[in-house]
Amino acid sequence: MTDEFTTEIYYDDDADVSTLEDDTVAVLGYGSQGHAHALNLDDSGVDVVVGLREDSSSRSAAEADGLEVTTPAEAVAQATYVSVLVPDTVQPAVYENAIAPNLEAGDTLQFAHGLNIHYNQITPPEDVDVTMIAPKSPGHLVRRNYENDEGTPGLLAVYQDTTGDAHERALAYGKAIGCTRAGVVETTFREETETDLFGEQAVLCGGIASLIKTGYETLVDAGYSPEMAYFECMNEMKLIVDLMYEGGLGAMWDSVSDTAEYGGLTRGDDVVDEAVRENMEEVLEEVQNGEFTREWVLENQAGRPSYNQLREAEKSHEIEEVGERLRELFAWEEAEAETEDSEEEDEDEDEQKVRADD
Ligand SMILES: NC(=O)C1=CN([C@@H]2O[C@H](COP(=O)(O)OP(=O)(O)OC[C@H]3O[C@@H](n4cnc5c(N)ncnc54)[C@H](OP(=O)(O)O)[C@@H]3O)[C@@H](O)[C@H]2O)C=CC1
Ligand SMILES: CC[C@](O)(C(C)=O)C(=O)O
Ligand SMILES: [Mg+2]
Ligand SMILES: [Mg+2]
Repeated sequence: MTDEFTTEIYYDDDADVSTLEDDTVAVLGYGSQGHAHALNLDDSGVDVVVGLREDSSSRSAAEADGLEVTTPAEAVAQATYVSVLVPDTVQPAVYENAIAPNLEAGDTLQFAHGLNIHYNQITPPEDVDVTMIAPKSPGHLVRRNYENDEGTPGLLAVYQDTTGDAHERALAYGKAIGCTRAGVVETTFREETETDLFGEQAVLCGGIASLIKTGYETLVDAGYSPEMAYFECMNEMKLIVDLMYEGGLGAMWDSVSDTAEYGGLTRGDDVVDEAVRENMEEVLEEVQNGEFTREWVLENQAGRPSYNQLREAEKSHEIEEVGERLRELFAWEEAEAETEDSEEEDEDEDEQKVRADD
């Protein structure tokens, strides 16, 4: 265990958004990350143009948000800084068709995840900077945090620095989207890509979803009601994870009962046992040796047959149907929304009153 962090962490004082004052940033894609980066950059005073295909379903949203929208090729041609925020699977084609023909020497190619660079799906020319600012969060929170004057932790990596300014420019980008408010950790494309893929597969998305479903199924198969199983294995998960997020595992253990703490400490490792560790090691190996990425590229080339089938199976799992019905009955969610509505109405009334008084 190290008692000192070996990585550099950068904050607002280490970055200067004005580094990008002569740049136009092309944000390609207006999905989860794209909308957040584009709006945060725009609010930070950076010149932004959004690149979307002609028939894009996101076009109206970006235009309604007051942003300039053009095609990806045109956006790259206008820009000096290109932020690639279309899905990983379409990035190689967008790169070939829209980015590469319009990149100029000295431009920056910016990613939020290193997959296509690390696994050689995109090979940029030597005369551009290639950097990464990867928020460690879903895009919608990157935007929400920014609007609430809060930050989103992020990672910074420089793959190629031809201008000599790649690092400084990436930091400026990180500041403009709100990441340096929380802290930006220095890493490499390899480390970001492999840890991100492992994390989402084994723990954050795949691992947790399987843990929840298996817990739910174990209770229901033993004759307990689906409602009880849902509350116990899915709903309360958020409340427990919130405690971990705020204060680590310690905050969670402190907050739960001694009975839960003893039961968890004695039984947790029986559930996630050495066999699970070995499975995790296998998942990591497939990430490291490129097997997962090869499989994912081929799956896309074949029109995503397994992906579509697995998605449907996940959607039709009983826990989803039970959860949907139960969430509709969550009286406190409605009550919260009603309180917010009535607060807004009160504010509107107060505002109108002030205007009338004027
Ligand atoms: N989702 C997340 O929170 C995170 C994502 N990342 C990374 O960020 C990057 C973007 O991911 P994410 O935000 O999830 O992406 P999304 O799936 O949300 O991107 C959708 C956007 O891309 C556009 N798009 C899709 N296909 C094309 C195409 N062929 N040509 C042009 N535009 C296209 C869509 O427009 P249209 O309406 O035309 O389909 C839409 O605007 C990835 O590298 C991902 O790994 C990193 C951290 C977290
Ligand atoms: C955890 C999933 C993620 O890596 C993310 C939101 O960080 C992603 O690829 O969406
Ligand atoms: Mg991630
Ligand atoms: Mg990811």
